[in-house]
Amino acid sequence: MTATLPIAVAGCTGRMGHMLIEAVLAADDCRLAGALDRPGSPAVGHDATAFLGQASGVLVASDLHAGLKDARFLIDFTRPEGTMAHLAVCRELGVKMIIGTTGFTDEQKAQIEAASNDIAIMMAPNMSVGVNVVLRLLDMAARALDQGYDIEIVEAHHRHKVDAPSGTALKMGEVVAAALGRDLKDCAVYGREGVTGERDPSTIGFATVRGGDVVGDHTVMFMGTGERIEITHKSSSRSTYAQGSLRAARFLAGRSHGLFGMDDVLGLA
Ligand SMILES: NC(=O)C1=CN([C@@H]2O[C@H](COP(=O)(O)OP(=O)(O)OC[C@H]3O[C@@H](n4cnc5c(N)ncnc54)[C@H](OP(=O)(O)O)[C@@H]3O)[C@@H](O)[C@H]2O)C=CC1
Ligand SMILES: O=C(O)C1=N[C@H](C(=O)O)C[C@H](O)C1
Repeated sequence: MTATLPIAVAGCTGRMGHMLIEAVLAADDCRLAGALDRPGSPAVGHDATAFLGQASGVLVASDLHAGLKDARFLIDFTRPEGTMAHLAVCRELGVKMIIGTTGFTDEQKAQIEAASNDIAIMMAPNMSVGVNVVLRLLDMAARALDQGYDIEIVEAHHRHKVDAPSGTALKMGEVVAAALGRDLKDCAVYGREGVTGERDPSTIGFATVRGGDVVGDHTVMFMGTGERIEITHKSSSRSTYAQGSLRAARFLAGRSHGLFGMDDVLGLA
């Protein structure tokens, strides 16, 4: 029989935090073992499942050591500064991390990689199966369409999203750039305005749309002469991210350290 996974959820009052708590409660092989929120949050000290009208006995904590004492996994969908604070304590306590937060600097990513020498970490800007399959399709498409096609990435998200372009759009850009032997840092164009001049064919353009309750739409366009290929993924529920996070926890259960991606979890690597 498989052991039950004791999972803590960071950002437990957020959009993903609520979705993750529901997913953990519904999974036979998982147990809610902690819930973290920021100091000063009105939720601190209250039952983490009060928003569902039920009691779990797990109280929302802002003290990271207290909130993680019963956990072996932390699922973190917060903000980069929150994730970095959680990372330090998880490393100290030997708690494995599933990181869904987006918007990290290169320096923060390097710190996460360094911590993975001591603890197992899965980090991905998108935990959905569909997006990770799309990343493979993009690699294939970019290699086949390496001459004569202009590449643009368009993403749309809800009005509350704070980072742009989305982590997923950036990952798509990285995959396409790598397939073409380019470095995204050298060829990305983030928005255009005024007299821009003609398009440089070596660039990969990004466009960001924000509004309403869009869960997450991403389209990569390969625009040639006489034809256009568009590869699109649309999320209609955050549950796909939560389920991907639980798959990642199961994957990390047997690993003591190392930095993994969703392609490792899904066997696509
Ligand atoms: N990898 C993936 O599959 C996905 C990634 N995401 C990413 O997850 C992150 C969260 O998204 P979402 O749930 O929509 O955001 P929300 O704003 O709804 O939730 C964020 C949560 O984190 C808390 N938080 C904010 N700052 C800190 C901090 N410094 N320390 C600790 N906790 C903090 C918030 O608390 P408070 O409300 O008090 O500010 C809130 O509980 C984003 O980066 C988003 O891009 C989202 C969906 C899928
Ligand atoms: O903030 C969101 O909502 C999402 N963020 C992730 C990203 O930045 O790519 C994943 C998903 O698109 C939803």
